[in-house]
Amino acid sequence: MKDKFYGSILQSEVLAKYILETSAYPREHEQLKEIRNATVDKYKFWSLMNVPADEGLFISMLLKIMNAKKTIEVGVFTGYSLLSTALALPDDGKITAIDPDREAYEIGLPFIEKANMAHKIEFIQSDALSVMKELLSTGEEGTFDYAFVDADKENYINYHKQLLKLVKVGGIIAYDNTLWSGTVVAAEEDEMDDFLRGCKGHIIALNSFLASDSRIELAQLSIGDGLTLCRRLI
Ligand SMILES: C[S@@+](CC[C@H](N)C(=O)[O-])C[C@H]1O[C@@H](n2cnc3c(N)ncnc32)[C@H](O)[C@@H]1O
Repeated sequence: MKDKFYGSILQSEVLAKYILETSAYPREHEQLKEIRNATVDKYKFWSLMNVPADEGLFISMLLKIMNAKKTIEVGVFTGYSLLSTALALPDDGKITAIDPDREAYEIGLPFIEKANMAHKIEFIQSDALSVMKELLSTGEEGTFDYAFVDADKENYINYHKQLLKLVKVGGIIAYDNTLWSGTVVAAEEDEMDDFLRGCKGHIIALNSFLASDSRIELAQLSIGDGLTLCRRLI
């Protein structure tokens, strides 16, 4: 697995490195760098789960353009996309961050605190679907500006159904990993690593589902591992 290049949909490793080293790393916030390094130290290969620095910068800019204030994050891990989001929100901004695994979040939390961003985050250690249902039952319908989904791929379509109610009309739902290391078009499953083969079908199903969903405007970006933006229309 180590010889292969994951975390970017670009099939040219040198080009992906060029983007990171030329424009993303020089602009990466100090505490995002610290989260990235701490994640590599702790999780080695699986540090690829952090969104890459160029995607983090894109998310931050998108949120500022949108004037987003209230967001929901599904799949926190060590908090790279979470801190990218927090840094882009105004001081009274709020993120509902959901992940059943608190141990990974604890790795990133000291850096989130050092960046003075912890007050914007409510971390909920739970399964996202139950939290979404709870939020809807407490009247949070149409109150979120933005949702970022980077979690269990088999539930993305279930999350979509709930998030279309939680996110306001005109708001954005972003799904990460929608090109799944390019495997969405790979025929040779035998040569694929297990973790890729396992979720390939879910990602393909999600992409087809979103493409035919008339309730959203859609843009699939080939940044990171593929990022799909859905803007709620109705
Ligand atoms: C790819 S990582 C998230 C990476 C993170 N967005 C970042 O940039 O650092 C996926 C995360 O989804 C979480 N996850 C898995 N099942 C979940 C569920 N049912 N609800 C919420 N999060 C879940 C995992 O615990 C893991 O931390």
